[in-house]
Amino acid sequence: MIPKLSNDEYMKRFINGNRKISMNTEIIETALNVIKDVRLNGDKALEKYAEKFDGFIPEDWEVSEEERKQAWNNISPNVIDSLQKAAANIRSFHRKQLTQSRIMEMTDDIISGQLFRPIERVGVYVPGGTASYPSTVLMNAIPAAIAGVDEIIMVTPVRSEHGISPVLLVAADIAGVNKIYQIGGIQAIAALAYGTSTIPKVDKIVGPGNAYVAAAKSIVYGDVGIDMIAGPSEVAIIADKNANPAYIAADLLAQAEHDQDARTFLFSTSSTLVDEVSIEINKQLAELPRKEIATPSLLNNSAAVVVDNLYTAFRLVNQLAPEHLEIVLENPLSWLGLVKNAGSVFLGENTPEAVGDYFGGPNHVLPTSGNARFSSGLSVDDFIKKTTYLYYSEKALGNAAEHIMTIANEEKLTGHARAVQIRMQI
Ligand SMILES: NC(=O)c1ccc[n+]([C@@H]2O[C@H](COP(=O)([O-])OP(=O)(O)OC[C@H]3O[C@@H](n4cnc5c(N)ncnc54)[C@H](O)[C@@H]3O)[C@@H](O)[C@H]2O)c1
Ligand SMILES: N[C@H](CO)Cc1c[nH]c[nH+]1
Ligand SMILES: [Zn+2]
Repeated sequence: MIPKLSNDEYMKRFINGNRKISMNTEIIETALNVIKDVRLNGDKALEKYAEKFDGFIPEDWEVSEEERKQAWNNISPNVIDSLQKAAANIRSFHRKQLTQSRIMEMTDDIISGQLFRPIERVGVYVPGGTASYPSTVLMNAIPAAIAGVDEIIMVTPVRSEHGISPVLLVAADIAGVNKIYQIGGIQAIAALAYGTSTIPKVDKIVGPGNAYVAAAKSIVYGDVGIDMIAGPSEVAIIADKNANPAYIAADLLAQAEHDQDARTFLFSTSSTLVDEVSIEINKQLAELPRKEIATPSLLNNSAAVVVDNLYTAFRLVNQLAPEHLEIVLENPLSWLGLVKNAGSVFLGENTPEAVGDYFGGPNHVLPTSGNARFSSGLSVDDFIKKTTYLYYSEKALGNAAEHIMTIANEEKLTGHARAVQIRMQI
């Protein structure tokens, strides 16, 4: 089931081709029009597009306190318990990312440093078109809360009077979300970026979404901050002949069920393992309720590559820069040093990616489409601004004046030179 490709075929299809996140011109045009309309017509436009794209206009955009409270009675205590345990792990992992403002230099004449301040208001997009993701609420809002963001605003689409699923509302409470609005897609991103009468404008928008959401985020970027442009999910697995084919098949299928464009890769030194994994995939696929999503994903966007040795496997993975990498080898930690480009790494046969998706602590909002070559997964840092500061005494300025004026004059910015000279009376 998983296409077995040669090294060259794999390179041609997945590395040398255009890997840019696919937002076709039609999607970008739709996004531009909707954003323009929301900027001009605010809530009226929100109604129009909620009706058009989701087939439902809620009575109130904001979820009431009462509804949020009631949600706790509408889900099972087991679910609450699991969410709280997951949240505790995510909190503990992210708390350790917090860093303090710092002083770089402190003498009688010069003081310099960096002031760390949380972003004041953040919008969290929680996807809701095809599935509901309480885990994504935790992954986005917990780091924001730890960073000290004053106000966390969550948006997610609704399609009926049943409103937002109670499990999302409870996850939002656990994670520290302040306000929740029942709106999704391009219109939600526009509302967060520019504000409407009911939805407050935020300073940064984070969270994954489909191609419409990704297009909208890329358009509003600059007027508002964004975390990243997320493409379809990906997993790459490096395994040798000792790996359990049933586990590998299950992990590939887990990622393939996300969406028809999800990409899954297996790199192995064992051709036998690759064949066994394919047999297992067919077996397990038959039992998978979401096979209509996983099948096209596996057929069109997956590859199994048999490599001569594990070093080649790591080289290919580093070129791919996958969102997730599973290292299913003995002593997996000893191979970690070979990883250059990957969003998040899962070590050993008992750490399927699902542990990280839900529970382990690291974030599951990660760079896709090769972006792990230059960017990282969501973290507390995404919610913190770092302002530099500098103090010079008269003596310090005197010592530096000549150099500053020399460079300013080289740039023909004589005003800059004068700003120093006037203080020196040179
Ligand atoms: N990277 C992660 O951490 C992560 C986590 C969860 C989900 N995901 C991914 O996020 C994506 C979620 O996508 P989704 O569709 O389920 O939810 P979504 O909320 O991103 O998108 C649904 C919205 O898209 C808009 N839309 C749909 N068709 C449209 C059209 N023709 N024109 C204009 N707007 C339209 C609608 O407003 C709808 O509410 C999936 O690809 C999933 O794999 C990623
Ligand atoms: N694997 C997804 C990120 O690519 C995150 C997720 C949410 N729920 C399950 N999985
Ligand atoms: Zn997942």
